[in-house]
Amino acid sequence: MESKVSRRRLLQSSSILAASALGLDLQQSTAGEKQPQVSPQPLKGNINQSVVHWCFKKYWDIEKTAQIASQLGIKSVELTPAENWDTLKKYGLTCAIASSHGFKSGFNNPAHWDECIQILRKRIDECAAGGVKNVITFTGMRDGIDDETGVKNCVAGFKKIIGYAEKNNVNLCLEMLNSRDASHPMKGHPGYQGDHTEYCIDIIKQVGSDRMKLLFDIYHVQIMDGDVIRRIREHKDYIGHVHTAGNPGRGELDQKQEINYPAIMQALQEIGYKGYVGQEFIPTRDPYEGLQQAVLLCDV
Ligand SMILES: O=C(O)C(=O)CO
Repeated sequence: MESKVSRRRLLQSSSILAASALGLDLQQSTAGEKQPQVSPQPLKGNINQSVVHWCFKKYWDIEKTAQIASQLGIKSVELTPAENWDTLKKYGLTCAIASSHGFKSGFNNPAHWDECIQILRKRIDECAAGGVKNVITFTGMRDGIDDETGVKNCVAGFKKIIGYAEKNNVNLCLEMLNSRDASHPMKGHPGYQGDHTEYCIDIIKQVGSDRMKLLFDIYHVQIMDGDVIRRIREHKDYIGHVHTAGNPGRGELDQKQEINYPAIMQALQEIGYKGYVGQEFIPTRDPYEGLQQAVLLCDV
């Protein structure tokens, strides 16, 4: 993979990996993973980075995640409940995007509207009070609903709540997910209706509000649609949040996967994207090393 990340920074990250392999300058944490004792170099910070807590939860509680995030120059820990936001503030961090209803039951099915709207209203209130700008939302599973009806239902359903989001200056970010990878419950979501970028963009355009945005998950987009940089440029006005992971496998952003992250981060910068990029990969090795590697790679 061709990388625009500077040689020095790659060497820096690979020397940490090498040190880890040799057991040098690394501290064993209570969770068993290793962490460098030296603070990493400050980031350029052109890309606002965030870490998605569910991926690291099995290694680190919220306090530890916040501590590590601030050490790595990450500005947010996301998809974590409002009761954790004070902990984030202690470390000078925000929550880039709040969680809400799950991806299985969403706005494509009117039977789920009441429940989704109730959760979203609560989250919007919490976001407004806590200074959080985005809340996640989903189409839901097909469950026999054809794609055309799915769009109509989503548009009608989102229109019931978007006014409340507008009043509170909170974005609803609709996530596109891949339906191809059936190997693991969090690597892909077979049956998810919003499984193409333009399908979600169509819904967003029809809702017709500046507060209705796309959660552009690079990993999911790569699997279903590809042509990532062109899509980022095409849909620049609708991107509210971004996620990462290596493909295939939803692992680290390393040389074993196919997505050219530095070029994509450059494209985000070029379109003037000011939101956050959430690191959302499932660690397959030392979580700290993987996260640091991802952060350095995306710091263009
Ligand atoms: O990205 C995913 O796979 C999710 O389900 C939610 O962020």
